[in-house]
Amino acid sequence: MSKNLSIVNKDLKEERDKINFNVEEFTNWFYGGAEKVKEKKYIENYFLSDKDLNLELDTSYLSYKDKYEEAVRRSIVVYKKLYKLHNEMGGTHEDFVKIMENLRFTMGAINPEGNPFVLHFSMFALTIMNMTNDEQKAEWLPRIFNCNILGTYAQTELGHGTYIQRLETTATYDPKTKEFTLNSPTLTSYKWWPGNLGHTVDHAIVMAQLYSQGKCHGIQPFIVQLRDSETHKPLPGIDIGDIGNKVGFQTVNNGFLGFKNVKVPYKNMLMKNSKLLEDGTFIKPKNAKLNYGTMVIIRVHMIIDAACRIAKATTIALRYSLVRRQSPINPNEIEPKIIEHITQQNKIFPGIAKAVVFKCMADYLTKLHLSITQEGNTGNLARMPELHALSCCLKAVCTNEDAKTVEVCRLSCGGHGFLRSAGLDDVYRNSTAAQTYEGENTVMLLQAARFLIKSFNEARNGGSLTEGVKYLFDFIGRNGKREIFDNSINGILRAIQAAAAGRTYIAWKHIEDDKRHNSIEVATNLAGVHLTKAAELHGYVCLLQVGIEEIEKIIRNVSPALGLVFKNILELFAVDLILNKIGDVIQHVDISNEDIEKLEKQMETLFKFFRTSAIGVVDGFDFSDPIIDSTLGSYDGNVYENLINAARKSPLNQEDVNRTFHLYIKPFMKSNL
Ligand SMILES: CCCCCCCCCC/C=C\CCCC(=O)SCCNC(=O)CCNC(=O)[C@H](O)C(C)(C)COP(=O)(O)OP(=O)(O)OC[C@H]1O[C@@H](n2cnc3c(N)ncnc32)[C@H](O)[C@@H]1OP(=O)(O)O
Ligand SMILES: Cc1cc2nc3c(=O)[nH]c(=O)nc-3n(C[C@H](O)[C@H](O)[C@H](O)COP(=O)(O)OP(=O)(O)OC[C@H]3O[C@@H](n4cnc5c(N)ncnc54)[C@H](O)[C@@H]3O)c2cc1C
Repeated sequence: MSKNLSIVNKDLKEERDKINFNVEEFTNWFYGGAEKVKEKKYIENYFLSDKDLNLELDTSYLSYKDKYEEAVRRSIVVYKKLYKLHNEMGGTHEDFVKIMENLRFTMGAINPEGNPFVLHFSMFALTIMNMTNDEQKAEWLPRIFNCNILGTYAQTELGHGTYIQRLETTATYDPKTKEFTLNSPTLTSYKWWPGNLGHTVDHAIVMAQLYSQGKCHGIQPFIVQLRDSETHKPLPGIDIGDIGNKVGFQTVNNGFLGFKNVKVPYKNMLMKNSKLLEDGTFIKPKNAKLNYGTMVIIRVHMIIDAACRIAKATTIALRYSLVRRQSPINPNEIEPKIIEHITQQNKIFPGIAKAVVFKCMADYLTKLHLSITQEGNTGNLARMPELHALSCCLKAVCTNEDAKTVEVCRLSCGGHGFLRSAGLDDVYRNSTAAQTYEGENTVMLLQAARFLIKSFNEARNGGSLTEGVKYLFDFIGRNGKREIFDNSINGILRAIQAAAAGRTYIAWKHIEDDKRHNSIEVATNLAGVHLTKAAELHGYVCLLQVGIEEIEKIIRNVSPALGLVFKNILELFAVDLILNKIGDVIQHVDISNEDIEKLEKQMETLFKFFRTSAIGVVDGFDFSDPIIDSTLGSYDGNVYENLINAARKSPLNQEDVNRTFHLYIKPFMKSNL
């Protein structure tokens, strides 16, 4: 994708002239190699250059219904092309994955308020791929990949989203007819929230309580047809619709769904994990949580999504800060680029570092997920709890940081950041949605804390610990003494580890003390605030630890100039982290006021070094103009021209005088009240 061909703003050009490393080399790292970058650019261009998409139309001005209809139309243009490209590339599964990975960015530009088919290609397809037996795969996968059927993942209900054990939808098996009957016995049992459900898809994976031989066997997944394949009318017994306007995700078509005696054939219960024999005998899976597998995959994917949203927001904020001039620092000088105000650097530079470290974490977690899944396929489920805890913890920490960072980027753009055309509002809406979907973040942190407390008990009893929590041994080994701070990257890591272990200990002690008067569950609830803090700190430990390991490897493999930039980024991330968590650190680490002042000074030095590299790094994220879709963040930096051009496109500006003048304003003005 070519950069914008207009003349680049001279302030921005001057910045780019000073970049002292190879931006392309950084881009190659970010996307996993030069070949992948080439593919990404090709795929972006292949889709975005299509005139049928009509990307000139600013959909933000459309009505709710028109937005949805346009999103469906555009998506179909894309998916038709996807299949054409897939065939041209060779038609393998790997080709499909390549295109889908690159569509992540492209779809955001095409449907900024969400994709009405996203669940089909993610949670629906993944559930069928991972939770079915061979016959079911053979029956459903071709229909899914040919889009002969379209589906979603319907789990959450009006009354229950977090506590899925208490979902109320029932699936009652009758061995005589070899059918399940699905019912929504109460209003609160209505499915509520599933993406694409309202009016788009005709099938869903439905999570329902299985009843057989008079007993409830817990929640199980079923494939259910919801709408007629010709008319798209809801099938008998199905009450379905859209849940209405939301904070964001306006074109995702989140829906509601109720069942009244809906018949589903025996073969539609997903049978890879739990099994139901035809006579109604239920066979338990090796681990009941295997049915939660799709959520784990998506949580792992959400880390790279968070990294990319931060990368996009910081690209906009930084480019704007390099062309916007405001408020002389010395009264007699010209107004500087706003980036010269050190508080502006403090708003943006740590965010850029987070995007890089989160990307390292996403790569690490993807590999870990693959290896633990492969072990699972051979029947070894030992590491499932570790993966669950880690994916919950990082999903929460990364999406919380993501929403915070995107909002800081918006604020860093002053008033113009509040314009839709600045491009930060959809990023923010998507970030904040991610804090809730796929597990509300407090709940995710509490799941991670459960693992930490178990590990802490294990460590106290001299048991063995998984690699990521071995730092609990160090805490126990210090026997109440505080960790001594040293101002190196590893010293910062040890300090955050000490804070995480210390907070885990406080939570553990809180539970132990309360257990004397309360049940373990009540005691755990009372320790909830400490538990979430411990889990959050553990998430930062993981990020810094993986960041250090991955960036050390990167530095060994890139040019010295880029290596220095990575070193700078890692230090920025680490020093920003410890300064933000200083309250927790002081509680558990022997750190002096002088040490803290030194860290603050170090941050200023890091800013100074990063000042010249920052633009190269955000350019290296390589968001083309149609993808960044921002008046403030375009490659050419011509923000004022972009702003006025965007304003002129407002529907209100298409006529000199709006009809409300004659209808209301003029009569009002003439009425003398
Ligand atoms: C390939 C392309 C991908 C592209 C990606 C595109 C992204 C798509 C974006 C689409 C946009 C939006 C989609 C949104 C979809 C949704 O939101 S779907 C609905 C998601 N819902 C949730 O996340 C619900 C959250 N709740 C839960 O997960 C569970 O209820 C919870 C884990 C909180 C508790 O489960 P319980 O069954 O009640 O468990 P407990 O009794 O508390 O026991 C906990 C023990 O269970 C272990 N556990 C739990 N889960 C797992 C797991 N998955 N794996 C392994 N182990 C698990 C846990 O460790 C505890 O063990 P212990 O008892 O401590 O030993
Ligand atoms: C944009 C969006 C898209 C979605 N897409 C889908 C989809 O495609 N399919 C689908 O099935 N679902 C979907 N969901 C639903 C989503 O997964 C749930 O909303 C989410 O899991 C939270 O559940 P809840 O709404 O029941 O929140 P609740 O659990 O009711 O949370 C409310 C409050 O209670 C607190 N709380 C709840 N339980 C605990 C606890 N154990 N300890 C401490 N605090 C607790 C929470 O922290 C929160 O503050 C989507 C949601 C959104 C916002």
